[in-house]
Amino acid sequence: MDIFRALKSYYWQDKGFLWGSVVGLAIATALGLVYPLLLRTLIDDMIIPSEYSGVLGLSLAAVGIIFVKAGFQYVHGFSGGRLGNRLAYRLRNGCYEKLQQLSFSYYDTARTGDLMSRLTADIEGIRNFIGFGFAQLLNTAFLLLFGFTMMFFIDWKLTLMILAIIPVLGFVAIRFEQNIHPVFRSIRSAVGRLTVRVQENITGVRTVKSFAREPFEINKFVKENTDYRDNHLQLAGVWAKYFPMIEFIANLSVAALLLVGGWRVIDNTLTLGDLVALTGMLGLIVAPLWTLGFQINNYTQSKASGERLLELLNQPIAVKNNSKALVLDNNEVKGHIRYEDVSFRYTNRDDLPSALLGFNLNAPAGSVIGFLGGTGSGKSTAVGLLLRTYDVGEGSLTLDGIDVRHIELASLRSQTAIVFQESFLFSTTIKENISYGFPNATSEEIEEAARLAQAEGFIRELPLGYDTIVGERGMGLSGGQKQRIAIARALLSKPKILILDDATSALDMETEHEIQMAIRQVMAGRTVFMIAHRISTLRRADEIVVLERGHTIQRGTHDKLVRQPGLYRETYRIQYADRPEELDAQVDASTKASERRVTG
Ligand SMILES: Nc1ncnc2c1ncn2[C@@H]1O[C@H](COP(=O)(O)OP(=O)(O)OP(=O)(O)O)[C@@H](O)[C@H]1O
Repeated sequence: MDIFRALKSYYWQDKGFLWGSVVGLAIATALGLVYPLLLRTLIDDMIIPSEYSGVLGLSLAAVGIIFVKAGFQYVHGFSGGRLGNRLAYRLRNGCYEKLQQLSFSYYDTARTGDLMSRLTADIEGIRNFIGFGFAQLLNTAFLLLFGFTMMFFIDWKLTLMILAIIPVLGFVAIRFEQNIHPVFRSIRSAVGRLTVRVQENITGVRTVKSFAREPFEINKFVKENTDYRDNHLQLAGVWAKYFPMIEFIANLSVAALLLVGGWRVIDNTLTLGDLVALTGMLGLIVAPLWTLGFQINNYTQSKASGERLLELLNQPIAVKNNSKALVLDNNEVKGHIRYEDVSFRYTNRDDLPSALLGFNLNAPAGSVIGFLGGTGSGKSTAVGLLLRTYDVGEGSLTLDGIDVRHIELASLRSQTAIVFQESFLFSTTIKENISYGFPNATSEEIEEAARLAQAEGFIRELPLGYDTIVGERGMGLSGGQKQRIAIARALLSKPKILILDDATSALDMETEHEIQMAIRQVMAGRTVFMIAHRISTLRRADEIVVLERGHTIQRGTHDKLVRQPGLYRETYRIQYADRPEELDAQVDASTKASERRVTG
């Protein structure tokens, strides 16, 4: 019940419906128990003494009870439906909001399929239980309470005899619950894994097909599917054991009542009407006991679902606003960025050394900073810290002298725009994709951004132009076209700080050059961080930082770095090997002379 207490904030505001559902069902149940009493009156007071004058009144009373009972059943159904659906609605919103708040670090290990199944199947489990299952469990409890009380007043000795069986039933039910709960938990996570398989396979279908790994993928799926099937077989095994047991015990009580009760009727210590009423009531009580298994099943299933939802809802948020977070004034932000002795290690990768070590950088407002380095050298980590994708471990990182950890997240991120190497497009129009970060942009502004990102030409050629739907359910675009839309998206908001994380890698040199020119124009006086593997992308930067395994190994302008032996010049030589005249013009003669002295 702790799980449902923890979820109280999602349904307690509808406690009126909760009570409506519970009270409606309690009254309908109690009214149902009146039938055997009417039958007793019919037999003992009318049929046996042949007094038929009251039969009409009795029949009318029975019809009246049917109507009232139906009314209360309606109240139960209506309230339960409202309660369950409102709860599911709030839970879905709550989980989705939580997913928006969770930091980048959560998504490093989260699996899409698993999250999807939490937001669908698990919420459905909770909706069923809180809306109906809970009231049905209570119904069983009411039936036991009201039924045995009435039976007690008819004949307490027979009632006590039957009551002795109830603890046995209770014991079996509790054992069942204990056995079935872990099975349900593994079924839930097996569903999650199965969904992950399907989702990953569909997302990565191109890779799967191009490597002809379909059989491997099928094997992986079959393994998960087998696991899922085995879990269900285990479930069926528990059911198969439990059902006959509970039915046997329940029928035993009816048989005992008929045997001892029948004996007493023959003995004249019990009226026939009493025996019929007792049997009728016991039948009413035993019927839901047979479904107690289903009800407990429903309860455990929703408990397992509740656990998974609470795990998501209670997930700590790694990067969040502190209590005195500063909201930046748009007009005041200059874009001066300073890293001082910044070190950072990914907490989920303790096996790796720090991704960034003692990193220093002073980027005055309006400067263009380039980053070069091998894969995994820490470039993305360095720029990501600025957006607070993660918070810096040691050292400080400031924007206009303010530690970024003290700046409100949304306010900080609204000053920056980032273009990743992998551009993500939403399943909507090109227009909406470009204006994603700036929804109020006019068509002219959107088109201007597209022009600057060199995207205008190919967009115009599409059948519906800016209204063409792209993304998962839309037109396929090339990698370079997607990158240009992502660049347009970033340029549209005219951010104070622009981060290009290998954002032009899919473009040809000429297009890249034109985009660079446009960026210079839009970003004049604004700060630009540019990660690239091409020297041509970086050469005009005010400062270029060369990273290796998290360490800064070189820094300076292009002109300075091509004169120094090191990774930058090596990269330059490799990339310009087919244009030696350019290489020679760049590399200072004196450096060459000194090198000759050293080597020669
Ligand atoms: N989200 C993450 N969780 C754990 N480790 C990470 C994560 N992102 C990066 N790393 C690790 O941190 C180190 C630096 O990675 P980073 O992405 O900053 O390198 P990079 O220079 O940008 O590489 P690339 O040029 O390939 O994009 C690498 O060892 C990488 O494996």
